[in-house]
Amino acid sequence: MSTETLEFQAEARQLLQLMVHSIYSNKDIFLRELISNASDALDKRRLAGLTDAALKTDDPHIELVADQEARTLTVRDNGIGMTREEVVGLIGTIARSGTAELLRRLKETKESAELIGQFGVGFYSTFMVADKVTLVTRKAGEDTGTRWESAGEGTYTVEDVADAPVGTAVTVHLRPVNEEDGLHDYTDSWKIRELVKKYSDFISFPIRMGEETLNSMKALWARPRSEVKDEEYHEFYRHTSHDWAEPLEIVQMRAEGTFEYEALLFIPSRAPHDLFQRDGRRGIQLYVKRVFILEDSRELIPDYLRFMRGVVDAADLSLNISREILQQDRHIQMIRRRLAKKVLSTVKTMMTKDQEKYRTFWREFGRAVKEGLLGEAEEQKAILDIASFASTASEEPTTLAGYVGRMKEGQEEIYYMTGESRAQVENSPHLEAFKAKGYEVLLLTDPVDEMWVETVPDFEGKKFQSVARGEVDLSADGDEKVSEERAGSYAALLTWLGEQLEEVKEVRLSTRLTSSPACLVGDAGDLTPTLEKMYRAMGQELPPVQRILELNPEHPLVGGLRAAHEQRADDPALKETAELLYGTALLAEGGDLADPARFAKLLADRLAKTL
Ligand SMILES: Nc1ncnc2c1ncn2[C@@H]1O[C@H](COP(=O)(O)OP(=O)(O)OP(=O)(O)O)[C@@H](O)[C@H]1O
Repeated sequence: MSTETLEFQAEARQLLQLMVHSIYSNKDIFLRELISNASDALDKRRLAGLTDAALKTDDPHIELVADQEARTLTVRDNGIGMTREEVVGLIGTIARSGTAELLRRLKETKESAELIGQFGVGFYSTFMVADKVTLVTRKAGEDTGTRWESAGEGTYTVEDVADAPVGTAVTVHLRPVNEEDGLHDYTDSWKIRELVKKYSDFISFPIRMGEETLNSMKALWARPRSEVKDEEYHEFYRHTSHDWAEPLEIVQMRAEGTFEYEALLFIPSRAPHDLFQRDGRRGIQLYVKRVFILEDSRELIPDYLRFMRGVVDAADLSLNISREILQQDRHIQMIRRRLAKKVLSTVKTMMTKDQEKYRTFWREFGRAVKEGLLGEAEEQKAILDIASFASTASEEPTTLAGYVGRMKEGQEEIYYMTGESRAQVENSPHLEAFKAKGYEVLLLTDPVDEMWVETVPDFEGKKFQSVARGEVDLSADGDEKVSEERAGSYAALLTWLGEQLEEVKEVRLSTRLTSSPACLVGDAGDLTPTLEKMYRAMGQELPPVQRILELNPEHPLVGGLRAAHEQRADDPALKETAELLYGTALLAEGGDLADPARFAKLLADRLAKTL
C-alpha cells in the first residue's frame, strides 16, 4: 500500500492542540509515557509468546538512542508492535470512552494538567517537545512494517516499510531547547539517565542506552517500604493507574506460607470518572513471580473497592492462568477477602491518624464502598465502622460511632431518613418532631442507601429506624402519645378520610409532626418512594405502593377538618379538602402528584375564596 495522508479524529485533534500548546508544565514526562507504552508492548509480546512460540523474543528490552546533531531521541522496543490498521486505529484516534467527557471538562476548568493526567494522553505527550514524530513498527508475526509520521497538526501519513524489525521505534524530532519553557535537552545522556531513574526505574524490562542499563528493574512491591522513596511509589502508581494525581494512600501487603503473594495497592486521591459506569475500568494488575499476567483483574478485589489500583504478585499461580480460572480459584478468593480487609483497616487507621485524608476518601469513594454493605456480614461490620453519613447534627458528615455517642438517653435506635437530596430530606415533615425534640437523624441520599438499610440489621446493637416508616414513639415517658380520648374524638374523621382517599391504606394520628398538618409514611416492609421510583425507572412494573397518611391533631387545618366533618359530613367541599391535605403531604416530602393540574385547580379555587 502506498503512502496515505489521513486526518486525526476530531477529538484526537483537540487533544493534540492542547499538547502542542503544552498545557503540562512538566514536559519531561513524554519520555516516561513512551517507555510505559514500550513496556506494555513487551508485556503483550511475552503473553503472545506463551501461546505461539514463534512470537517470542529472548531479549525483551527498551533502547534509547539520542542523536545530538539531528536533535532526535528514539525510544525503541522489541515488543508486540502494531499493524497498519492498528497504527491508524490506536494512534490516529482516541478510543477511550472518557475522552469526550475530558474535553468537555477541560473547557470548564483551569486545572487541565491534572484532568488530563486522569485520562492519560500517553503517546500524544510527545508533541509537547517535538515538532515532528516518526513511528516505525512491525507487529510480531507480520511481514510488513508501517511508518507513521506527523507534525501534530491535523494530519498524519502512514506507509508500508519493508525492513522494520519487530517492535516499535518512536523518534521524537525535538524542538529547540528552551529551559525557561521547561524544554530541556533531551539528547543529553545525563538528562536521559536522570529521567529514566526518576520515572521508570521500576520498569521490569531493561532500558538501555548504548551498553548501559539505566533502570534497576526492581519490583517495587518486593522492596521494603522503608527503602522506597515516595516518588518511586508515585511513579509506579502513575504507570499502573494512568492517574496524574498522587495517590491518597499506599496499601502494602505480603502473605507467606502455603500461598504466597505480595500486593502493592493504591487508594487514588479522587474517584475515576467511570466509577459508576458498568463498563468502567476496574481491578488490579496480576503478576506471577514478577511477570505481568493480566490487566484489570476484577477477581482480585471486590467490586465495591473497584477504584483501587495496583499490583498483586502471586507466587504459586500458573503463568498461563486465564480469567475463567481466576474466577474460580480458591486462593484468589482468599486474596480478595484479605485485600478488602486490609483496605478497610487502612481507612480505619486513617480516620484517627489523618481526618482530612479520611474525609477525602469518603467523599470520593463512600458511595461505592457502601455497595459493600449489601454483601457479607463481616464486611458490613467493617464498612459501617468507616462509613460517614450526612446528619441533622451538623453540616459535616458523621460516623455511626459519633452518632451513637450523641444518642439521647433512652434512645434505642439510629434514626434515618432516605430521599433524593439533603435539602429535600432535611425539610421533610417527617423530621419535625425529631428536630423539635433534639433527636439526630441521618440523612441518606445515595441510591444505595435505600438498599443497605433494608439488609444491615444494626450497628453495635442499635437498629436502623426510618423516621418515615412504621410507628414512631419519641416519648420515653408516654406523655406525648396520642391519648385515647383524643384518638376517640378523631376516629370518625380518620375512617371517613380513609374512604375518600384511595391512594392511602390507612389514616392515623401522628406524633412525628409539629408544624405540618400531615405526612405520608410507610409500613416497615414497604418500598420507599425513592426505591419505587428507581424500580420504575429500571422498567419494573409495580402495583402502586399505598402509604399511610398521618395527621397532626395540633394543626388548625386538621382540627378544623374534624369539626367540619362532624357538622356536615356530606359536604362535597370536604372531599376536596381531603385531597388537598393529601397532596400537600406528598409535595412536602418532595413527591410527585398523580394529577398536578387537578391539585392546582382545587388550590386556586380555595385561595380565590379567601380573598
Ligand atoms: N510502543 C508501542 N508498541 C505497541 N503499541 C503501542 C506502542 N505505543 C502505543 N501503542 C498502542 O497505542 C495505543 C495508544 O497509546 P497511548 O500512549 O496514546 O495511550 P495508552 O498507552 O493506551 O494510554 P495511557 O496514555 O493512558 O497509558 C496503546 O494502547 C497501544 O495499543
